[in-house]
Amino acid sequence: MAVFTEVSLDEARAFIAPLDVGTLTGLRGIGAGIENTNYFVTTDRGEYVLTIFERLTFEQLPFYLHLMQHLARRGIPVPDPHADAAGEILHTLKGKPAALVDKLEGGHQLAPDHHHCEQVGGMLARMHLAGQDYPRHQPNLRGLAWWAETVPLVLPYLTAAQHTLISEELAFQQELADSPAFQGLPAGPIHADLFRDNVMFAGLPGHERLTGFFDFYFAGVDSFLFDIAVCLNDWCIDLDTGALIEDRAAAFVAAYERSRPLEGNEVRLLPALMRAAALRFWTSRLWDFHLPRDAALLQPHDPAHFERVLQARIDNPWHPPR
Ligand SMILES: Nc1ncnc2c1ncn2[C@@H]1O[C@H](COP(=O)(O)OP(=O)(O)O)[C@@H](O)[C@H]1O
Ligand SMILES: N[C@@H](CCOP(=O)(O)O)C(=O)O
Repeated sequence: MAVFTEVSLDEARAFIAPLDVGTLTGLRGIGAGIENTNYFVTTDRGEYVLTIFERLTFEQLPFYLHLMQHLARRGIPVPDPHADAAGEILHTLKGKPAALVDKLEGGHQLAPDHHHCEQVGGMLARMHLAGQDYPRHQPNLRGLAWWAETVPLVLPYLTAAQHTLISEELAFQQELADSPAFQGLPAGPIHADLFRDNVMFAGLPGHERLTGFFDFYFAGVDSFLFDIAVCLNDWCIDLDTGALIEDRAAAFVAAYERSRPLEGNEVRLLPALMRAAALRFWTSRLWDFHLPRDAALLQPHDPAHFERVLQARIDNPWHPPR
């Protein structure tokens, strides 16, 4: 269970007191998640999620929390952060930054079909459009600069073949990033980590409806195409092999394009961005696996999965049907 910072009932009670969410009736540590400490908080008025940020700083967090507030106000289903009487949504608990957000209804859809992929694709486009007038700016902190810093740290743990694959891919992405086509990609605030476990669905089997996107703590300003690529690499693949399930990917992109049609360069660069997205998560998983931070009980994700995904994207580039 990834509870890095233990919170007592008394500490939770004192924390929620200024937030006007009622009286505490329950507190439960959340096992999933690898970045932050999360607790479900129950009061006589409802259910909330308390997050204590273990990595992000007081300077970085306003970008994420105000983005969630901005999107929620525009009708995108994301957890809305609770403010104190002064309107502040970033709080402090045990000396660390913390927030209280609404708990989304439902659960994860870990075995998605067309129906789920279409809903995620459609909502992703609506989220990109809704974020376009968000005034704050923060780059994607897990973007190219971070990959270039982190790949050398994990190289000592890799086989010769892995060393070659990751180094060549990093060089390919650095060259791509210098190209005018890449630099002209439409950009704005993106989620950047919209995996199956960061989306909720509710409803009867076969009729589930999307109830929200959450975990915006890797969000940043980057190309919309990178966000699409991250999703395709998770929602539309066979998890055993990393192979793309093309009809599911086509359904995802078609639903996205009903709200925001892709530009020519986006269609052309999608295969390269799907490689970039695989590289990003292979690198972070290697980093978490070989250079772990303290946690009460942390289970790092399997890095080999994204090595397979990267290899599959290189071997079989995919363009959405036109
Ligand atoms: N707003 C929310 N509504 C409902 N469940 C949530 C919410 N935020 C987090 N959770 C639950 O907590 C788990 C861990 O949260 P996550 O944000 O993925 O953690 P981490 O930031 O540590 O990776 C999620 O898988 C989900 O089950
Ligand atoms: N989605 C990433 C891990 C990020 O952790 P999260 O629990 O905050 O989504 C991966 O699968 O490597």
